[in-house]
Amino acid sequence: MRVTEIFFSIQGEGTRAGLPCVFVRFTGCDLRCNYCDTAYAFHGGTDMTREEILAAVARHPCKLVLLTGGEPLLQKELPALARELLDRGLEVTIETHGQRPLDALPREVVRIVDVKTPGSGEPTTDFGYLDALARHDEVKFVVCSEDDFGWSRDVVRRHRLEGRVHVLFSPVWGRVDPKDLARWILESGLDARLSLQIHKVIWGADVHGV
Ligand SMILES: C[S@@+](CC[C@H](N)C(=O)[O-])C[C@H]1O[C@@H](n2cnc3c(N)ncnc32)[C@H](O)[C@@H]1O
Ligand SMILES: Nc1nc2[nH]cc(C(=O)O)c2c(=O)[nH]1
Ligand code: SF4
Ligand SMILES: [Mg+2]
Repeated sequence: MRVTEIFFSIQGEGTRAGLPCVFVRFTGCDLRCNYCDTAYAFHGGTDMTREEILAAVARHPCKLVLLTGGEPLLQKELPALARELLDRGLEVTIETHGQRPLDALPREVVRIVDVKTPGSGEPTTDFGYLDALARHDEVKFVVCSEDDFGWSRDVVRRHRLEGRVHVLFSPVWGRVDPKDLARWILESGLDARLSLQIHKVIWGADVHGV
């Protein structure tokens, strides 16, 4: 498997924000979202076996793991690695753009799926996977503008996501003011969570490995 970095930090996003977490960041992505803060993971990386990844994760005193990237579902062995992490009693979460099949993942894996908005430049067009998500899964919209928020709000309603999965909105860092996103969420009346990248609040926006 091609790995950019494995690090121990505070989960900065989603319903587990604030919790200690081991991050495994895989290399390579088939999208190029115009806001991506992880372009350094598009290329390079190191080949690691699943055993080497399991050992690196085990070095940290933590039961929560996030598989991310780049796009982790480009890694053929991802489902097998997820199974082995689960079998070791770990809580396994994955951050994915949702534009690759999710069904090979073990059911216990918590899917944190980014629906890509028009503002990203790589908009999601196939929403079929949303119906297969479970209550513990998360659907996140990274919002580039008020128009993007309106588009996302309509996706939430059209697919009846409220109460079925965790719905999260996150501002593109430095492009959308969290105060505006807060207002849009409140005005919409949606049962949704404002998600900020708190790791950037703690360590700054351009630090890798946190
Ligand atoms: C780098 S991506 C890797 C996982 C997967 N490719 C995806 O897009 O979900 C991880 C997460 O970083 C967040 N992200 C990336 N760039 C961002 C930015 N400039 N502002 C806010 N969130 C950003 C998105 O929420 C994305 O889900
Ligand atoms: N601290 C921290 N939390 C995160 N949550 C999701 C991340 C990601 O890049 O997938 C991320 C990240 O890069 N750092
Ligand atoms: S899908 Fe994720 S890793 Fe790929 S460009 Fe978009 S935000 Fe970056
Ligand atoms: Mg990140």
